Amino acid sequence: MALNISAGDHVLDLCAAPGAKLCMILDLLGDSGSVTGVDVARHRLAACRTMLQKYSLGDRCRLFVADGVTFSLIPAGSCSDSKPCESDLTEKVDIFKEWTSRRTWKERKKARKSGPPQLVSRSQPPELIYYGRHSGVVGLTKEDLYKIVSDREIMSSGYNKVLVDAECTHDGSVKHIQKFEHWGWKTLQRRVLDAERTDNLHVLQLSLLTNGFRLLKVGGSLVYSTCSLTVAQNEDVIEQFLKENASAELQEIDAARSWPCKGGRVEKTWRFDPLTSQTSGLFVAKFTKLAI
Ligand SMILES: C[S@@+](CC[C@H](N)C(=O)[O-])C[C@H]1O[C@@H](n2cnc3c(N)ncnc32)[C@H](O)[C@@H]1O
Repeated sequence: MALNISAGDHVLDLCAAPGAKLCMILDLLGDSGSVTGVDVARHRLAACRTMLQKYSLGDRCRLFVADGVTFSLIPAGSCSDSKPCESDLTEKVDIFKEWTSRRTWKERKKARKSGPPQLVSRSQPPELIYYGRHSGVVGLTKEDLYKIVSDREIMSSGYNKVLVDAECTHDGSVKHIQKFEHWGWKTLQRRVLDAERTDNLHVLQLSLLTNGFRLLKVGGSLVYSTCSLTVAQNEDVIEQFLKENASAELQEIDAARSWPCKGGRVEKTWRFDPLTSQTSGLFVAKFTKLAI
């Protein structure tokens, strides 16, 4: 809702898995535009793919296992010279055809059981694990799809909307805490409170926000959100980001006027908490990219 999705938007969801918001965006988008979902955790993004297929929502979506800090691909087909012309299509044999799963469900289930969940490294190229028929991928060559464009070109060919629903400590997520009944309370330390992980989270959050903003076209909107209540992962991150990015401007979230939430420490940012909103804790900020 904060992103104000409109018909024809090309949307980037930089921390997409397991995909609740991605599915909602696809639903709002209807039969135009596209959604690119990126996540560093293969097993979580695979769950997102399953959901897209189960609910037949993935027609305009493509999913990449990749590090959102370095992901650099613009919407498929939006670069002026990246779409092959008709005569090219007949000659090229390595074009993407309609997506089919190369592995059976049984094989994928076996692979899931075979080892601990893997995260991709920053230097690994993005791995396309799903694309829908109208995602812009069908008909492209690998070269077209993986073409890296300059920051200048991104200004006009980047995404209209970007969501950075960043990795965080989840301390605001009451529902998440309840999951420890199932996971075992002994795992709370490792999953939520591990100092090594939490100490560096704000660096990751700022890097994800910075890269998401880089991939936004001029005039587009980016929403940064977390399910943490800490200032360090919310207001501090966006203040640092604004200091480093002169073309970023905080935007009003019109819908927030009717939301049961309260303003954050920084004007135009919003906080939800169990007392005020009777929801889990959540922080939302919206930026636009100025042409400077
Ligand atoms: C709060 S969850 C996203 C929830 C998702 N937006 C939804 O609505 O279902 C944060 C996600 O960020 C992913 N993540 C962590 N580090 C990342 C990175 N460097 N690049 C991309 N994704 C990352 C995690 O794997 C996790 O799935």
